[in-house]
Amino acid sequence: MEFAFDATTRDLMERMNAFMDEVVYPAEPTAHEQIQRNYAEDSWEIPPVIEDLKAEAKKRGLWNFFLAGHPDQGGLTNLQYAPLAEISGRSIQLAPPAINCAAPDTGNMEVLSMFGTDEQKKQWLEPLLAGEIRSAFAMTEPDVASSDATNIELSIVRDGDEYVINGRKWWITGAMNPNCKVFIVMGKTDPTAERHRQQSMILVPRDTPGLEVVRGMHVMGFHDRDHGGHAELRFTDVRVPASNLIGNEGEGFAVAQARLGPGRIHHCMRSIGVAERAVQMMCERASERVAFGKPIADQGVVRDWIAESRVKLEQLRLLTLKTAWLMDTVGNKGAHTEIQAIKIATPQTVEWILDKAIQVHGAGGLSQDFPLAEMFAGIRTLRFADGPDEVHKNSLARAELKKYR
Ligand SMILES: Cc1cc2nc3c(=O)[nH]c(=O)nc-3n(C[C@H](O)[C@H](O)[C@H](O)COP(=O)(O)OP(=O)(O)OC[C@H]3O[C@@H](n4cnc5c(N)ncnc54)[C@H](O)[C@@H]3O)c2cc1C
Repeated sequence: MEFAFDATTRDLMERMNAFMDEVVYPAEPTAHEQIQRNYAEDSWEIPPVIEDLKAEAKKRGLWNFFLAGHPDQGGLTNLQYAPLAEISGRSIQLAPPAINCAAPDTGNMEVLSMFGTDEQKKQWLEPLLAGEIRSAFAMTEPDVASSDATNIELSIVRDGDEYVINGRKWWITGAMNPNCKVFIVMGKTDPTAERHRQQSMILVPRDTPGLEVVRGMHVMGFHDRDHGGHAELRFTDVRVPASNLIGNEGEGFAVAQARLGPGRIHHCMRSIGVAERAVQMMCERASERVAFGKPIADQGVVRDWIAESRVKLEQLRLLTLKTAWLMDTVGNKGAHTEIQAIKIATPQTVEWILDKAIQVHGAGGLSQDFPLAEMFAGIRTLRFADGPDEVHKNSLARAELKKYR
């Protein structure tokens, strides 16, 4: 294992840290105000300050790091990207979109770059890479247990030069944002085929007749209005050209698998940044306030939380770096077990750290005056997003048992 950061990474880390200090952190109060206004006015527009941050990030050459294998577009290796994604996670609402490295667009851009036709790339990938539009990925359905993607029921039926789409989706991240211009939709083209060959993926532009954005879902009371929420969608006789299919009929499951490996580790990298911010806040708050005659930081139990947080964080970071290094050296398939391990470990560890940071803040930690409660809700969702913990544990245990049977 060789995790030492190379000169390119060290240079980018320095520039990224400068961008955070000079531009991103100072923009947080404005963003908070704009997001609160969105709640009050029931608007799903992305806070305008993010456009300013994007322009500045682009100018500084901090753009599209996630696109492994495409250095011409700014893409880095997974190991190079890991510390940069972590730094962006310290301001989780602002920095990832500022550098055009936010989910779900990153996964969608990977899909288009791997499986898209020249025409699809021109129409959708180019504006996504330029940060001009955003996109969403629609797989989960309200009516079936969607952790098992073979359950998906939305139908995609060929009719001449078109496909006709009918069905429902929910939890579609980013879809409330009016600038989310295209959906990658997974459905069934052949329900009679072998279980993993029934599904296909298709591009559906937002303005297609019959596509209805029904409502935004709430996450423990938060709407995630900073990044376009999570929408319920209804498709009623939605017609798109046959050329909108991604890959061939029956390849949807394979495309979904290819999409999820990098996406899962990117969440982990950013979540480590979330946890670092929480530790910083915990230490600062504990040092500022006095209870029962001494600073809260001098209470043994608080020191225990701070020490445990540091130990857990270092363990998490090392496993993330090992996974990134494996993805770069033996490929996403070869790193499958580690991707699952880090996907399982990260949310539960970061939840633990956030819980302690909230406790140190007293009741204020649960309130809108600090970002901790919203960060907690966001991290909690990662135990479902990209598949629930239990599914990953099952699969990891299966691989482990295989060694001894
Ligand atoms: C904030 C957020 C954003 C999301 N964004 C998107 C998005 O952009 N696009 C999208 O398509 N989806 C998205 N999702 C949906 C997410 O991918 C699904 O919630 C997830 O795949 C689980 O599917 P489900 O909710 O239907 O749970 P179900 O499949 O109904 O599972 C329920 C529970 O059953 C248990 N279970 C299931 N399988 C097993 C097993 N093999 N072993 C043991 N227990 C098991 C688990 O405890 C699981 O939590 C998002 C979810 C959230 C919360």
